[in-house]
Amino acid sequence: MIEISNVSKTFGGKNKAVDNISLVIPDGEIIGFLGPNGAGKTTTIKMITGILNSDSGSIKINGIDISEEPIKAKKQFGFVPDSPDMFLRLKGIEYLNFMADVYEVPSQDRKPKIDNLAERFSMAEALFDQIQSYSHGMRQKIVLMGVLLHEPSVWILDEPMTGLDPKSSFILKEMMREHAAKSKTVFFSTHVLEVAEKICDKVAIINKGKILFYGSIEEMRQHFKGDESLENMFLELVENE
Ligand SMILES: Nc1ncnc2c1ncn2[C@@H]1O[C@H](COP(=O)(O)OP(=O)(O)OP(=O)(O)O)[C@@H](O)[C@H]1O
Repeated sequence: MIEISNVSKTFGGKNKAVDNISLVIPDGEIIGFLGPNGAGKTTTIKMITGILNSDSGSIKINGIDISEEPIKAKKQFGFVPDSPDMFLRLKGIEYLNFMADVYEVPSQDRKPKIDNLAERFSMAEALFDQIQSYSHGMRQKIVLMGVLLHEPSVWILDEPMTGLDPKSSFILKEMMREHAAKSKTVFFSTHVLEVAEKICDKVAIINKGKILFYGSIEEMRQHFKGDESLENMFLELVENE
């Protein structure tokens, strides 16, 4: 579970990127985080993951405050950032072993876990090449695999489908469903409303740093009193701001 309470972040003294938001991301559901460019999604995710400090408010992951106990809080989640361009000189397998070391995955568990993930994401052959030779989608997949290796209970994914081919995207969505079904937490940002509409139990819509809506798509339809697509409702919400 992620609990965000009255969190704000201002850049450069005047640009209020996140404006007093509160959200509870429960276990057992897939929650999508939607909003136009510059709405505050990545800033919020960076504060949840402890990359940025919030100016005010508090963020707890499985009850642990990210600013009070950062190491303990960071052990609760796996984070896939929006840019997967990291550790480019390492081979895929070296990166996975590095992640397994950092998160103390027992050595006897590593090979079966890596084999299973490599098979699911069609990455078995690429593991022995340097990450810098990978396509964007392959980089995205190796970062995802590194995160999933230690089986974090909370998944935080910033635009995870970007660059993934249809099969990998399908598998990731399937894994997100499996994870939520085990009463774990899945929170991801996306611009792809069809994906959100299909797999999210609830969506949070942010614009200009403020949460405009948080609930199920069904609740959003009741709010709009119609049978509109998520795209239409999203545009209406954001444009009427
Ligand atoms: N390091 C920074 N310094 C100054 N301003 C920033 C910084 N990071 C983000 N911002 C500003 O904060 C606001 C929110 O940006 P953020 O990256 O959180 O949006 P986003 O919803 O993730 O957008 P996108 O969908 O385009 O990725 C924007 O106005 C952005 O210019």
